[in-house]
Amino acid sequence: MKLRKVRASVPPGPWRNHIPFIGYLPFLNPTQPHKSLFELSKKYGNIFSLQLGSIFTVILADSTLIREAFRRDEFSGRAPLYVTHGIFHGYGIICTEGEFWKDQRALVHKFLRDMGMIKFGIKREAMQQRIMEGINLCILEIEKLSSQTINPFNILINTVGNIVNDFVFGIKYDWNADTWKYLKYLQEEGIKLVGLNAGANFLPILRYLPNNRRNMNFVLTGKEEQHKVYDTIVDNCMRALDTSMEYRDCILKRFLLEKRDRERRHDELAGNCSRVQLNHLLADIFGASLDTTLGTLRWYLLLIAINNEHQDQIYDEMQKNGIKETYFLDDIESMPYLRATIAEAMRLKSVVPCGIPHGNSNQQTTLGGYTIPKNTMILPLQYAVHMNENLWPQPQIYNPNRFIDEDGKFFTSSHFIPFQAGKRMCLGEELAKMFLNLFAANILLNFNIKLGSDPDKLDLSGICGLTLSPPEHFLIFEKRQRN
Ligand code: HEM
Repeated sequence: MKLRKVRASVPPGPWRNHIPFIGYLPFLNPTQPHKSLFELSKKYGNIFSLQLGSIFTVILADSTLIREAFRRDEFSGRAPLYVTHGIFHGYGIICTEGEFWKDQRALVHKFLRDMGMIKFGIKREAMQQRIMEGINLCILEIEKLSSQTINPFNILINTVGNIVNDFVFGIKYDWNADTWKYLKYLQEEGIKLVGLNAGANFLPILRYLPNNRRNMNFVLTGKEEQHKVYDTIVDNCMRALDTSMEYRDCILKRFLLEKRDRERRHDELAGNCSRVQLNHLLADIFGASLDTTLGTLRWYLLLIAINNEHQDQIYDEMQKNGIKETYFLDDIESMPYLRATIAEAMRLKSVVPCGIPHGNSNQQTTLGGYTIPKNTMILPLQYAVHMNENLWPQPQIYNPNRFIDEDGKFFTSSHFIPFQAGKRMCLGEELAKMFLNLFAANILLNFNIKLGSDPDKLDLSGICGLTLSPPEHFLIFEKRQRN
């Protein structure tokens, strides 16, 4: 009786199709769940609910609702997922909650801003320079293979990875270094296995199946191994600080200085800067930066190669502004078409099509006129927002002009939410934009990119793991003859 009463006030959904204990899980497309959820939103509206195994889930398919929810404190928690909670135990940043999360988020945000993650101003030059070091190397490596059909994955993961290594740990690896190869392997396998074990989040019984236990053990051992590598990096940085040796500005160094400062001041928050927290935080920032930025960049280069005609328009824009050796962020401000091609790639291929879920662990509340019970998982379905044909006519078509206003200026609408919105929105949004703008401008300044794969054999639905990545593909980078 009580359940029926609650059910009447929660958002509508396909409740008749639910199967006891497993709920709606078997009806979701396992390789493209965002598409199944999008279809449901057409029937049940912009806010609907499902039971996914043991987790009551509310799906938001509208940007206004997503913004409204995520602006509120009670929705700033994370979803009650076993796999992530079982791996991170409340440390790091992505899965933390409450006052601890607020403190760590504010710290990392300050570190990144002080290191140059800002929209305008002289301070951003330091960060820009670090990103450009990576891009210049990337261009040199591509140049060696220009006019050949190549899979650019290795060049991109190594360059993006090393820019991230630089601002997170203050180090860069030789591309063939064993430690770097091992860290990449742990990251890729970890992401794959967490994806494969996703079912265990919803169905407790799956946690006891031998395969899932093995995967989970691998992930946990992988985390320990990763932290061992980090221990050495952290020790080196501490030694440099103790002996006043030079150490590159990075999150790690700033965190250690903050920890010392809090301890010296007997600050009651000093305990938040523990060694175990530091390892988790470094892993979170590394993971959150690399996977999303690399995925977006790979989608961008693939889409711009398929829709090759837009490259001429970008190059015309560059010529109008004056061709330079290198384009910096100030130059890119006056390249609306280039920026529009990046935004359109992010709209068409959201790297997190289901969004990163939130949760309301503290209290029952209401949203959109419905009851949201305590411990609900809230999914901000980016795919539905970015594919809504009322907002984006012919949404499957790659059309950068959606992001150009009547005066020819670049603009984004409130329905464009690749970084989500509200209190918990992507902490590295500005940094990601710096990465993408600088990479795109300087690669397209140097090369005309063509598709090297057979377009009929490319499945552009993408591969859905923790993020949506493009299928394996090949590109041809033809060196531009400057005139
Ligand atoms: C194109 C690249 C990127 C995309 C599309 C992206 C997208 C997202 C999204 C959708 C979220 C979830 C926000 C929420 O829970 O409401 C998120 C969280 C986060 N992102 Fe990004 N991100 C990108 C790059 C970066 C970079 C470069 C950093 C580096 C600092 C970063 C750091 C984070 C962190 C730390 C969080 C967790 C925030 C929290 O839980 O408070 N991201 N990102």
